[in-house]
Amino acid sequence: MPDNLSAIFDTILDYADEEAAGTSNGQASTSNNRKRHHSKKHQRAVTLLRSFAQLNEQKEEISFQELAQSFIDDWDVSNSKSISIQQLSQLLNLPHIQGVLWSAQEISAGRFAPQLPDVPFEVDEDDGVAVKIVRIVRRGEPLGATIKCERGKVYVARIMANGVADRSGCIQDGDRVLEVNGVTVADKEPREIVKLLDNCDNGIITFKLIPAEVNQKLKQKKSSHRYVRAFFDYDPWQDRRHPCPEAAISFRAGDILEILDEKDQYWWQTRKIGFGALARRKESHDDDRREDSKKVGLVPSEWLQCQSENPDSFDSSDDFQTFLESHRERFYEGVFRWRNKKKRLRVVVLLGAPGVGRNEIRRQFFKVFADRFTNAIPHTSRPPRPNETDGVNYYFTSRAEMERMIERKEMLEYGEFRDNLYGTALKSVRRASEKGTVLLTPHPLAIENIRTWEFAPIVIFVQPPEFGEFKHTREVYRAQTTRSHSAASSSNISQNTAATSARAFSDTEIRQIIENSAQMEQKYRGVCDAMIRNVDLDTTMNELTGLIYQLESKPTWMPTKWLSDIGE
Ligand SMILES: Nc1ncnc2c1ncn2[C@@H]1O[C@H](COP(=O)(O)OP(=O)(O)OP(=O)(O)O)[C@@H](O)[C@H]1O
Repeated sequence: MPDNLSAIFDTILDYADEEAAGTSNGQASTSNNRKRHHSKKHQRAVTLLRSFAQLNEQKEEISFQELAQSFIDDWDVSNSKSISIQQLSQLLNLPHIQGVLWSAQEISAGRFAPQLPDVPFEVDEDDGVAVKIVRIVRRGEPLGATIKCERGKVYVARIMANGVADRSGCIQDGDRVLEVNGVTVADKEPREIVKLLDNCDNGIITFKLIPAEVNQKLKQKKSSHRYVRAFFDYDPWQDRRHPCPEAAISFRAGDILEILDEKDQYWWQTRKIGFGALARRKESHDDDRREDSKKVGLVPSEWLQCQSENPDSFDSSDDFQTFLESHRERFYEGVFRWRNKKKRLRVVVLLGAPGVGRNEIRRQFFKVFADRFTNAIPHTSRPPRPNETDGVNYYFTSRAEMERMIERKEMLEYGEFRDNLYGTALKSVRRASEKGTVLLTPHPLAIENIRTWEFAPIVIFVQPPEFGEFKHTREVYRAQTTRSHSAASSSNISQNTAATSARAFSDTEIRQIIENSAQMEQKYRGVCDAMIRNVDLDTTMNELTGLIYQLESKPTWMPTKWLSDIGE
């Protein structure tokens, strides 16, 4: 890193130090009050950034871009008031600074491009045809381009965003390939050409190309950059429409995808960020997963998905456009990263197959964190029992009134049991939200009623453990609760206050729960923000508490359609 750049960082950080110590208005600071004012997170960021600024002292390889992203996230979460930190955050986000960070990382890792031999001076035999000779060095990375063969001629079909070919800036869609490493490609099969590309010496590929005529309109059309959440699973090897599965990526419902290029109506160039609301770019330090998160691949566009589902049912393209509008966000949902700066409470929703333990978890939360988590009191049309109080056990309401509420879509969910209506009203969720974090375990079909900015729900899918663990943990818990239940009974504690024994499960029931859970996960994974496996209750409680904390405080992916309501 050039000395003057590290000096700039150093100066900014010194200002940030002073601001953190409350001396930005020019007062002198003492080292003691500096220390006092420093948050741990801030100190860590400063230390790491200083180590970045002194690049020449680095022994091990560091991804500076990841580091910079983690500072930005940390500062966002801590909502730093420091102007220097805010400026630094903006600075680190600039594309050219990101470029410098990337280069610094490559250079510090000693990844220099090898010396390229001189480009040979050639005159093409085909008189009057302009050719270009392009040399590309790819170090273990795929070329990032696909080819197509048309009537014996070979063309560059697509350049993948951020791939080696794209970064070279020398090859473009539509270029006609004449030679690869001195071998003529005309009349060759695509797999023979792929072989030629693989057999390059020292990662250097030389192309002889006839440049495509540049379509100015296309060139001007900017590549998009946006994020979506997928609502379906995708395996390119099972997709017969895919022109080149090798140049694709697979994903599952609930994965966040970064769309880098959607100029092609059928295939989007996409990178996978990860699953759920907390998915983060290049988060992993595991090499394989890092590679995976870097790979750009072609996935079907929303248009292609819609068209494939209804291939013949449209007479005109206008009809199809109308259909497309009505199916918008059916396959992909636009998302953005939202920072909960105002620390607003979000409704927590536990989804899961019956028997997996959602209600037990909810009971435990109300018991252990009684001052934080609240329940939305349900409505019923049945008359109160002697020990029941209106507004405590239920809101006792007439059947006619409940029917009106259903009709006016004021219910989150409802059902009928022994000729009486039961259900949870949206206004009860609103009322409960004033007291704390509402924890709900609704039927999955009710999710769409609550998936709005007003409730900004955190949806967590509760998975069962595998068969053996399910059986063991449930038996242990049942034995425990049975013991405390009989102890309470024999010491004359009323049956109402005594713990009730947990239920027993047969092997068939356990298998059924595991199977139902897999089916339900498949169907609703797309709307889930996170997953948790309910093995033993203590671990589940600990993990879930941590997960909810993260989902409330860290930046999370939210539907862009909520943006208009946010107004923050
Ligand atoms: N982690 C766990 N370890 C041991 N037992 C558990 C655990 N989670 C739940 N249980 C027990 O499993 C049984 C079923 O749990 P629970 O009633 O909460 O399931 P549910 O998912 O709410 O299903 P349903 O909708 O059928 O009530 C209960 O007896 C509960 O005590």
